[in-house]
Amino acid sequence: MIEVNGLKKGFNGTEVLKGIDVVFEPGKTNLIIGRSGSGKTVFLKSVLGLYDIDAGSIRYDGRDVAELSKDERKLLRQEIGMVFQGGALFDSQTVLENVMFPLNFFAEMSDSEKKDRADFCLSRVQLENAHQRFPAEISGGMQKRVAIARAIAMNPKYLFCDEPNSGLDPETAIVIDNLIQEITEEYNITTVVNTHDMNSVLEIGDHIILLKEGYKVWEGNKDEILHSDERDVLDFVFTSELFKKVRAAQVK
Ligand SMILES: Nc1ncnc2c1ncn2[C@@H]1O[C@H](COP(=O)(O)OP(=O)(O)OP(=O)(O)O)[C@@H](O)[C@H]1O
Repeated sequence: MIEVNGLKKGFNGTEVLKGIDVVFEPGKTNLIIGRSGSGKTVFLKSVLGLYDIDAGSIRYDGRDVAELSKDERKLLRQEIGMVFQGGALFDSQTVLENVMFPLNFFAEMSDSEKKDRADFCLSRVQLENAHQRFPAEISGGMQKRVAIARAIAMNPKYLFCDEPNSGLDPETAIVIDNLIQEITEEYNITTVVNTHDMNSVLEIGDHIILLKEGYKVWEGNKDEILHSDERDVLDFVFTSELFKKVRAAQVK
C-alpha cells in the first residue's frame, strides 16, 4: 500500500501539485489520468522519490520516504519495478540481458538462478522465443513486454508505469493493459499507471484518480467513471463522440 498525504510540489515558486491525498492498495491497478500539464508526471516522480517534495508525506507500507536513511531508500528502490515510456530498454543488450540487468545489479543469486528468474519473467509475458534478439529487432508491443518482464524480475511490491501504451496500436495496447492488471493481481503488487488512454481507463481502472491543475478532482473505479455526472469527469473523459456513446449505452 502507498499512502500519499497532502503532497505539494512546485518549481521556481510555481506550485504544480497543490495538496494531493490518495491511497493506492495492493492488487489494484491504480490509474492517474488528467490533461497534459495537469501534473501526472510530477506526481509519479514525486511518489517515486525522484523529486524532493515541498510538503506532505509518502508512505510505502508505513515507511515514510522522507524519514528513510540512504540504505533504507536503496532497499525500497529494490522493491519497486518501473516501466518507462518507450520501454527504455538497453539497445546494445539482448532481451535476456535486459531482463537480467536488475538481477545483476541487485540480486544475490548465482548466474544460473538469475537466468532461471529471467526465463520465468519472459515466459510470464509470453516471450519465450526472443531471448537472444535485440530491442531493435522486435516490435513495440514486444519491447513493452520485455520492459514488464524486467520490471517484475526483482519480484516488486510496487510497480510504476508511465504511459505504458504510448505508440502501440489499440489491440496491442489492450494486451499490455491486461498483462499489467493480471500481474498486479497475481503477485498482489501496488501498481500505479500514468495514462492518456481512455480504453485503459475503462478496461483496467480498478482505482482512478483524475488530476486537474495540480488537484485531485475525482477518484473512483471504471464503473463509477462511466456513471459520473461530475463536470470534471464529463469534460475530461467524455469529450469524444465515441466515449459519449459508450456512456449513453451504459447509463440507462
Ligand atoms: N522539472 C520541472 N521544472 C519546472 N517545471 C516543471 C518541471 N516538470 C514539470 N513542470 C511543470 O509542471 C506542470 C505539470 O507537468 P507534468 O509533466 O507533470 O504534466 P503531465 O500531466 O504529466 O503532462 P503530459 O500528459 O503532457 O505528460 C507543467 O506545467 C510543467 O511545465
